Parts: sequence; C-alpha cells; structure tokens
Amino acid sequence: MAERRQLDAKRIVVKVGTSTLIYPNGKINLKAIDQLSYTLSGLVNDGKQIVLVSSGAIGVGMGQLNLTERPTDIPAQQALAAIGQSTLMTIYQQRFATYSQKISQMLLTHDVLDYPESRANVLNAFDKLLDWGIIPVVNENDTVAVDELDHKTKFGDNDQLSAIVASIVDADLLIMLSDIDGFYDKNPRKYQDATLLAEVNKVSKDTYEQAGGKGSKFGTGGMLTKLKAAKRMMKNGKQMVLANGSNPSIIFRILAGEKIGTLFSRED
Ligand SMILES: Nc1ncnc2c1ncn2[C@@H]1O[C@H](COP(=O)(O)OP(=O)(O)O)[C@@H](O)[C@H]1O
Ligand SMILES: N[C@@H](CCC(=O)OP(=O)(O)O)C(=O)O
Repeated sequence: MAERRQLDAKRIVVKVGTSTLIYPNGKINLKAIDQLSYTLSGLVNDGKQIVLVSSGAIGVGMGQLNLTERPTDIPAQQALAAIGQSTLMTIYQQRFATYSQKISQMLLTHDVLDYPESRANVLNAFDKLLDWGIIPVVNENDTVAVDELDHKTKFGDNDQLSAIVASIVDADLLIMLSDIDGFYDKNPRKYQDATLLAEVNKVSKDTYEQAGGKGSKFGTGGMLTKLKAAKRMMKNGKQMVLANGSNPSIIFRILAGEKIGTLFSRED
C-alpha cells in the first residue's frame, strides 16, 4: 500500500476560493457547496473542529447582477460583496441544515486583529463556536476593508486571511481548496511540462518565482498568496495542504493521509 502522510489534525481551517464556488459562467456551483457542507458536517460529527474561510461574496454578487467583468471601482466591489455575502450565507445555511449542522458568520478586518483586546474577543467567539460544534464561516468584511481608509483594514486576500485565522485559533492544519491540483514547479496554465510538487518544506524567493497569477476572473490571489499563507503556517510549525476543490469531499481523503495535492510542512 502507498505510504501515507501523518496529519493528526483536530482543529482545521478550510479555505475555499471563488473558483471553487462559482462556475466560469458566473453561476453558483451548488454541487461544490453541497459536497462541502456534507464533508464539513461529517467531520464535525467525527469530533473535528472546523473553521470555513469562504470567498465568493463579490463573485456571487456579480452573478446576481449579471455582471461578467469584476468592476474596478471600490464602491461597486463593496456593494457587490454586500449583495453576494448574504446570498452566499443563505445558500450555506440551507445546505448545512440538510446535515443538521449549525453555522455562523464572522466578517473580519485586519485592524480588529491588530488590537490585542479585539483580537482576544475574536478568539473567544471562535472558541465558543467551536466548543459548541458550530462552524464559523469567515470572510473579509469587504464593505469595510478598503485600502483607502487611513487605518489598515484589509487582509489583502482570503488566502492570507485563512492562515491568519488558523494562527488565531491555533489550528493544526489549513486545507486550501482551489481550481488546481496543487503547487507546480511552474504555472501549469502556461507550461505543459509543469510538474506537481507533492511536498514543499521551505518557501523561499525561488519558490515565489515559480508562482504565477490568478487563474479565473473571479479570484484575487493566484498562487503567490497561497505560498504566503503556506509560509505563515510553516513558520508557526503547522501544515497546509493545497488541493483541488472541484469535489470538496477530497478533504476526507486528505485527512486519511492520502498523498493528494501539495503538503507544505516544515522540515524538523
Ligand atoms: N506554480 C503554480 N502552480 C499552480 N497554479 C499556479 C501556479 N502559478 C500560477 N498558478 C495559478 O493559480 C491559480 C489558482 O489561484 P486563484 O485563481 O487565485 O484561485 P482561487 O480562486 O482558488 O483562490 C491556478 O488556477 C493557476 O492558474
Ligand atoms: N472577500 C472576497 C474574496 C477575495 C479572495 O481572496 O478571493 P479568492 O482569490 O477567490 O480566494 C469575496 O468574498 O469576494
């Protein structure tokens, strides 16, 4: 039998990108959301504590207004996020309810986590929700987090937000689901001979040079922000797995130790 990874994780942050939640035609991928709800509910039943960091607010908002291009002006993005976030949460509520799983919403801004008191408040809320077996669904508070504001509110992207949340709640593992099978030695959308890396033990300048930009018109981060998230996890002595979220039940196989996607793990 193939060798398995050792992933002894009890508290897990799962991040899903816009490309996992929304089809290229702008419609919501209900199958992916259903699979995600089924999988995460199953894990909570199995005694795991799960935080879901979900992008998609702006993408869902765009779909609702039949916009095919993401607007560049900030107020329009804020407004779309406000429209899309509530719809996204309604869909999550319905799907998770099928499995009798309660969820909650946490919208965060960077400045909140910069202040020790508000950071402690956020952690207390996470801890209580997780103790109660409720899944916090986290997103950046896009209507508030605008770069132009004079205090730093923006995380930048949800890849890094997910690693920051993982560090706040002291999660053992970050599972990042994207539209690609893992991290390749070069951008596979550009180079046919790109090779999937099963394990990365160090994120260096050279690693960043292997990463290219985003793959879909809805996402923001691309591979660079995923590497920054991985670096943050590894710095804290934690692990991150980057895998394809087209069928989110892949998480069961990842947690069973199957060598899927790319494992970012510091060498001891
Ligand atoms: N070295 C690389 N390995 C894998 N993907 C890469 C690499 N460089 C660039 N990419 C791109 O990063 C994309 C994933 O990032 P992104 O589009 O932001 O997705 P998400 O919405 O899941 O956050 C891939 O689809 C691919 O086009
Ligand atoms: N907060 C934004 C998502 C920003 C983001 O990082 O998106 P993605 O690259 O798809 O993870 C939203 O909900 O639309």
